[in-house]
Amino acid sequence: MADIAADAILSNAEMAAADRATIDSGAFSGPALMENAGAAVAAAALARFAGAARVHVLCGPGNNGGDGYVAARILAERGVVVCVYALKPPRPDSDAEQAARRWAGAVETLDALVPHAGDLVIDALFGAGFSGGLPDPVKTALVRCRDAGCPVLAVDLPSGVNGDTGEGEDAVQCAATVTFYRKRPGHLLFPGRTLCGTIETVDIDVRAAEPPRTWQNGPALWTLPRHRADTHKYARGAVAVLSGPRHGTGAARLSAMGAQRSGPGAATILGHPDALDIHAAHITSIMLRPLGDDPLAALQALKGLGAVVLGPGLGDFALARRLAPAILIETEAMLVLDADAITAFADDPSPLFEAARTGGAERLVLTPHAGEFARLFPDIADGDGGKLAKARQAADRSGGIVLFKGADTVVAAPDGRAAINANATAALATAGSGDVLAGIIAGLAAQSMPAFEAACAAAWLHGEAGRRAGSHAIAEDIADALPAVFGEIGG
Ligand SMILES: NC(=O)C1=CN([C@@H]2O[C@H](COP(=O)(O)OP(=O)(O)OC[C@H]3O[C@@H](n4cnc5c(N)ncnc54)[C@H](OP(=O)(O)O)[C@@H]3O)[C@@H](O)[C@H]2O)[C@@H](O)CC1
Ligand SMILES: [K+]
Repeated sequence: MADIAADAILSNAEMAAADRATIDSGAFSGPALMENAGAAVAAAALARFAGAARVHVLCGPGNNGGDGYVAARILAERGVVVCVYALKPPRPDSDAEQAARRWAGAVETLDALVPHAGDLVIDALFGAGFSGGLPDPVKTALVRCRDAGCPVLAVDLPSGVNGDTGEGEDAVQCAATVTFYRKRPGHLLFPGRTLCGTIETVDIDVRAAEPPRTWQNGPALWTLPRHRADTHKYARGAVAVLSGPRHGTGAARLSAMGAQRSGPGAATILGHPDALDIHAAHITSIMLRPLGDDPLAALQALKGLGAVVLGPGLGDFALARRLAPAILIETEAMLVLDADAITAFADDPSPLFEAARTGGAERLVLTPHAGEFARLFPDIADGDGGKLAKARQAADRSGGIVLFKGADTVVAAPDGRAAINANATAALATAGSGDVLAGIIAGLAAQSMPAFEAACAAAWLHGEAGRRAGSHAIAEDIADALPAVFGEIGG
């Protein structure tokens, strides 16, 4: 796992700790950091909204408001017409209070705000310290901004968006957001990601307090498998995919296609003979094997087996319940559990989770979408904390990697590492797309890529393949786009 600080994401609390560590180190004082932050906001306003007739700066009581007072002062010094409004005065003896004192102009209440279409609004009401719901005067002011149709530039986060979860039903759609040092999960999780508009992350000389444990997913986070020129197909690892019945074979084929295109030496579909007859009519380089009376023995007979996909189109819950723990305990293969094989454990997941712990670190990858997640982890799904926290809790409980699917897929490991994927397009929301993803994870894992990295890499490659395949792609197109994506990033 690469420790690439630039891709790190900090929670609100981690960001505050980094802020404190920077101040405690003596490198920068609180007011100096606030000056840097406010200057970055003023610079973004000048660069992106140079033609604004007036700039309305809305300031909250905390340090987010402090950044607003600094930006207001700097913009006014540059000759911009600036009006400042406050929800409440800044907290006494705070850095924000100092910043407010240096603003020489008037400060009006929020109800005096009357923005026009050619104006710019700088939203410095709440940032990393926000939780709960917006006060009514703020909601009214934000509705006025929306109705005026003028662009809004958010300081750190659109006010109302929770930096840890991305939740924020009353926030206004911003044209751009200037954040400092590192993104927060709320910049990448929906609806926060959309509400932010364009995100600019500015280095304001904050220093990391602790090593990161959350990242924005991307190639800097993992290393794709490479093979020596003199390798052979079994040394490149083999993937097995369990097939569904005769009238449900497509999902397994899509998984096998995704797996094959991710670089292992071989992919085999195992199933009942009548299902294999259907597969035989569709495929060429994927191998077919009957499952027989002893499915575990059939898997163990495969040379170089590195990963198994169990679940897409499977239809047989009893088989999933029997086979998944056995794969974890009695083979060394990685198990990618998707779709029906997740649902199969809804009533009693403990045999699966116990087997994941017995079978050794990170041998299980679970790939639930929201519905499957709620079946396997109902109490976590109903709890608070947002998608990132929920994926982490599920990984901790299951002993496996949890890839919580969606437009903002989160990958979490039992040791607390997590990545948020941000390159998915609507093209991925198509039948069979998840089957391809399960196959890519298995394809990478079969080549000895550790499970967390394999899941992260697969989510990102899948997103890129969807982008490349275009807005009207079907799942086969996503699989077909993979070799070009690998080619582009040198895999
Ligand atoms: N970290 C860094 O490196 C740097 C951070 N910087 C900046 O600091 C910002 C974080 O500042 P912050 O911690 O003061 O929090 P902020 O967002 O201003 O809000 C706190 C205030 O809001 C209030 N409040 C909260 N929820 C509420 C609700 N629902 N309804 C009503 N009120 C509510 C809360 O009230 P309380 O809970 O205390 O009663 C408190 O008064 C950060 O976003 C960035 O812009 C930069 O200056 C420099 C470097
Ligand atoms: K804000």
